[in-house]
Amino acid sequence: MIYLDTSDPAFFLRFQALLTARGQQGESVAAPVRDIIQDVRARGDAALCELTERFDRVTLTPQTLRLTQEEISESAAQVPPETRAALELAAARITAFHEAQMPRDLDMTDAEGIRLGMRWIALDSAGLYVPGGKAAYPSSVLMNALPARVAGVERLAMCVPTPGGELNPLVMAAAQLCGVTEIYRIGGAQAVAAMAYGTVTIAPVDRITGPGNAYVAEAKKQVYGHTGIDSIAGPSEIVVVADSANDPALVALDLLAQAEHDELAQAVLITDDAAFAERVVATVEETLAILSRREIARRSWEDYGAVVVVRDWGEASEIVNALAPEHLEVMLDDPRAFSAGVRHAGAIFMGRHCPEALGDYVGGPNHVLPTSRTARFSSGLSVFDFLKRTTTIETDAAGLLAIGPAGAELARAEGLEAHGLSLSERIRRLTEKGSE
Ligand SMILES: NC(=O)c1ccc[n+]([C@@H]2O[C@H](COP(=O)([O-])OP(=O)(O)OC[C@H]3O[C@@H](n4cnc5c(N)ncnc54)[C@H](O)[C@@H]3O)[C@@H](O)[C@H]2O)c1
Ligand SMILES: N[C@H](CO)Cc1c[nH]c[nH+]1
Ligand SMILES: [Zn+2]
Repeated sequence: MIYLDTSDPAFFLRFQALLTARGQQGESVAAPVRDIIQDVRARGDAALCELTERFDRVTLTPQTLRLTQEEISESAAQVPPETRAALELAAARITAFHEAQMPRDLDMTDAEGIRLGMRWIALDSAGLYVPGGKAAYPSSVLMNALPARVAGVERLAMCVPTPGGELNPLVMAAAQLCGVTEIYRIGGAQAVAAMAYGTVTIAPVDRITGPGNAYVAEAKKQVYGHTGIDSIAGPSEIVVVADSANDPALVALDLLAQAEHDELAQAVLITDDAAFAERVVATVEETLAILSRREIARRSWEDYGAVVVVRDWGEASEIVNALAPEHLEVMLDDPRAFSAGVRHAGAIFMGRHCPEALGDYVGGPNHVLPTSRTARFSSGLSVFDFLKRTTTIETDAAGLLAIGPAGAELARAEGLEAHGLSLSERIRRLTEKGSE
């Protein structure tokens, strides 16, 4: 854990080190991920089976890569009623929030009588990555599949690793609830490669969405261009901005809730009170000892955790914007005033009673969010990731005569003769016809 104080003359340098520390994660996995993608492209299903044996300890054949409907149903049936009810509540809230996001088509006729439009069209297919290496993520099934369903995507293919061959019943129940039936028991970079390039068993998809560890995030980056992706949703992060009116134990839990995801996760506290910071750090240490995932959380906290003591909340918002965190909790009296100054964060949780974990499961907005400072230029998963736009222009002769000459002029200026003639020749014919 790194302790920073903005009044320290070396603050700027030490903060730069904090900003770049996690950037190196991607670099260290780039080469192995490239090899895995190449292998899947070259050898298809055979590579998938071998890589799954190596990384997930499951022996598969091309015939068993895809789960059967019986396997899905039998596993899902093991979910107890109270957990199913919680899943259904989460699904209803996520669906409602994403339905509210659906954009409207544009259809306008301008002053020249030219009709202009923009149509939103659902993707034909999407590949949903559901993480499953160190923990199972049924909530990520909902967060991926429900926006896709709301947007109207026809084909949903889902990949989820099943370490040791164990199916997670709640993951299966979530898939059933969302109507996802095409499920492959593969994970990591090999799953991303299979969904991007296709194999004999797995047809390629148009866009890959979903979160994952550093291998998954790097693989999505590498296949982008051939296939669409949502964003780089890698190892989890949180920044908690808290004053000393908070209970340090609750702040410590919120930090650890992200640290327990991955050794590469990052949890940062920003506060204006050094004594409060010390109490939070002490509570983090105590709480670590009793967590079941303490080894993962401890590594994350030791290697990437940070506490920043600021002189005022203006400094705090500058630091938040520089970190561009996946999640930001604002545990202050006036969280709205603080968050008005935040320009870069995947999701903001406002107030002392709004822990990030609420948004992981049942808040409604998506929990698949950009990490590693990519919130500077990208956003969390939404219906927009499953839609694309087509624009339309429709004009009659009068419209062409009104704006066409300016187009012909610009074409001439660009030296593109055929462009210019395509416009001017039509204009000439219409003008001649008009004067007859
Ligand atoms: N940003 C978000 O929106 C968001 C949401 C949920 C979860 N997450 C993150 O998802 C991640 C889940 O990670 P996970 O590991 O539990 O599951 P995962 O499914 O992302 O990764 C497991 C896969 O990683 C691959 N892998 C593991 N070690 C490897 C190695 N040495 N070489 C090559 N491939 C290897 C294997 O193929 C394995 O199947 C966590 O980092 C968590 O923080 C992020
Ligand atoms: N916090 C994760 C996003 O970084 C999402 C998640 C799923 N389950 C629990 N948490
Ligand atoms: Zn979480």
